[in-house]
Amino acid sequence: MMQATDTNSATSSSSAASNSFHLRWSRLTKTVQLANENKGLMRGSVAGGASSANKDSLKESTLTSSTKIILDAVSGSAAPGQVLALMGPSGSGKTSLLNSLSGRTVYESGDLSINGTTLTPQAKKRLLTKIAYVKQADIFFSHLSVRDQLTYTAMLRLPQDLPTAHKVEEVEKILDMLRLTHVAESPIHLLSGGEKKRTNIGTELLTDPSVLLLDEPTSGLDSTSAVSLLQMLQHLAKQHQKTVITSIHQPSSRVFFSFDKLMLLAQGNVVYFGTPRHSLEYLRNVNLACPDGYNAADHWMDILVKSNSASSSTKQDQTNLTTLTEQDSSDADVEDSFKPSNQLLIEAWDNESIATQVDEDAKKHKEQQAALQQDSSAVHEKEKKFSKYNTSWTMQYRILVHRALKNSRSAIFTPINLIKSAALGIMVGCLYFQMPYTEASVFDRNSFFFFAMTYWVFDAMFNAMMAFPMERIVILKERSSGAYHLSAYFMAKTTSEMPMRMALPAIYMTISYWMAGISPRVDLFFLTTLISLLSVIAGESIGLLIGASIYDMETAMATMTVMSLGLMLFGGFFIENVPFWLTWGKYLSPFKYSFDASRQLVFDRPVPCDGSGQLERLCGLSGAENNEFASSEDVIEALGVQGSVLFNALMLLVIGLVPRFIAYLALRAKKEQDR
Ligand SMILES: Nc1ncnc2c1ncn2[C@@H]1O[C@H](COP(=O)(O)OP(=O)(O)OP(=O)(O)O)[C@@H](O)[C@H]1O
Repeated sequence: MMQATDTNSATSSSSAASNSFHLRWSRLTKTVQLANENKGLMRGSVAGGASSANKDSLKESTLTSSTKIILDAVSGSAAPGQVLALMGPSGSGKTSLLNSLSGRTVYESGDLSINGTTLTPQAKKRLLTKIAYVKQADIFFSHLSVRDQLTYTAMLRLPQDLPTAHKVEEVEKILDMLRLTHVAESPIHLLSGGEKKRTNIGTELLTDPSVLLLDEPTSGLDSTSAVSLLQMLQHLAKQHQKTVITSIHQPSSRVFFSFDKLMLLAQGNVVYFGTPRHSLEYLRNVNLACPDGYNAADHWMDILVKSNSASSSTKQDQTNLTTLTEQDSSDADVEDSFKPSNQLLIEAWDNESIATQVDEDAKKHKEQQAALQQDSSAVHEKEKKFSKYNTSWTMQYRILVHRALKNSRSAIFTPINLIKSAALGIMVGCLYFQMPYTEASVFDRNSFFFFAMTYWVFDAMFNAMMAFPMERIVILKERSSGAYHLSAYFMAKTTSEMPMRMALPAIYMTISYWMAGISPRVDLFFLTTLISLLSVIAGESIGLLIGASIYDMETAMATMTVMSLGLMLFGGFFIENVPFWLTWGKYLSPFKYSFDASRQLVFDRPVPCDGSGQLERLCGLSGAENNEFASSEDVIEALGVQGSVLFNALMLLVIGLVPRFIAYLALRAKKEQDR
């Protein structure tokens, strides 16, 4: 009755030597825990008028979570040189199956093997670079051009000893093959949906994967583009012996029959696995024949999405199916006749015999592989020398610095950021315009730096926290395919963005410092600007930590607000009498260090008393008959400044590094998310 999985022994035996991967999976099962829906408002409003029995059941339902099976013992295989299409209604488990096959997500039970060898976590790590996965969402640094995106990928993921000219040639080939040459210089965010999708596919193809998994690559494409994309995939499979698995929604009849294999899913279960042509025979066997002239794919979808509620129009189908599946059971299962057609198709499919066959094929394949490998000590040597990465740490660092420079130039050095810095500088410059260096303006000078330093810490904190989640997604995706070391990325990000990040406070300080007449000393200008840069690095580091460890934007935002305001209050701003058991808090505050460092710098000489009474304790009441000057040490002490410039600058550096390192650890611990 069913189409058997075939072990193409010719392909199999050559696959050890070549890079062909025969993927097999048997009884793959994946479940998710769903939080109970009856929460919050519903619980309160219903419980108010409920009977005690109802209350009990309600209590039970609110306290338990349910388990949903999203893949139910799914078995099948995909051979090199073939395109396997996954079809099924929305929510049937196509993406979940692709996620599991990609090795990037866990499943509870079942076996996944490549060329007969079951994938252990160790082997998975090793083979991930050979399994490319094009997800539904396009994940890029969208400010980069298509050519940049492909070139950086080629540089990072093609073997380091390949000449650069060869890598560039590969990029050109991909651009040409995917018809992207005319948009090669366009930033990705300006591309059409189809062009983005092709860029995504190109990025994966560049690494010459053995298995290419694609999640609905044709969604959002017009039918001509969809057909040409699928033809390209078929060409890839046939000409380069790639194993291609793609999910697809509703292909045209021509496309449907062009697939080598078809796997149909319904509610996480397989309902058919075999050739498209044989699927029609199968449907005829179960009395659900596709009407003449009707698109077979549409027909399959029609019967798979049918549910009880829609069953009135499908009575005939159900009766037919019931006749087939329950032929001998007479009237024992009357209720089956009310089952939806997809349920009956699930039951009609002999899942276990496919699973057994897949296991047997895998075993045979493994034996063949073992025989081949016995003769080939070179293979073992190659295995031993295997590294997950194709490039060295330093090479990755250099390429990532280059990419981050290009990306941050467009992301940080935007006209709006430049205008914002200049406008703030002018505004502050006007307000504090040409302050005299006397007793009267000591507190204004103090507040000038309070504003400057707190602003740059806040700005960096929130900018990093908001911008990083997008970057985090790209990094996790690239890392999941073994593109680079996380440490290389972090070092590259920190060093490359520094000049860009420095430029903005430098613009602000240049304008406001000279307009406000802070000091005629140029070295002081550079030193205070340097402190503002260190503040930016410290703030960015805290923002990165929140962005890397909290995935939910709302929670991240709330945490950041509490944290930033807390650090500010702990820093001793606005409150003089901090309880003794909370005084340690000030040592965590980047606000305090940047403010203290800049005030140490700026009150560099005695402050002339002018009778204004601002420094009453140091100058005397009227000033005239008292001191002429207040020494800079006294002023600094009166303002409550603590620590030397060097100490405060070093502490800013520590805050710039420690949370960044924790963010690195947090990111290391995270895996690319399913959804
Ligand atoms: N992490 C998860 N938590 C809760 N439910 C999940 C999770 N992952 C998948 N599901 C559920 O599992 C089912 C299968 O989802 P999946 O994305 O695999 O379907 P699909 O066939 O790819 O759908 P579509 O064609 O709409 O993309 C859906 O009902 C989905 O809501």
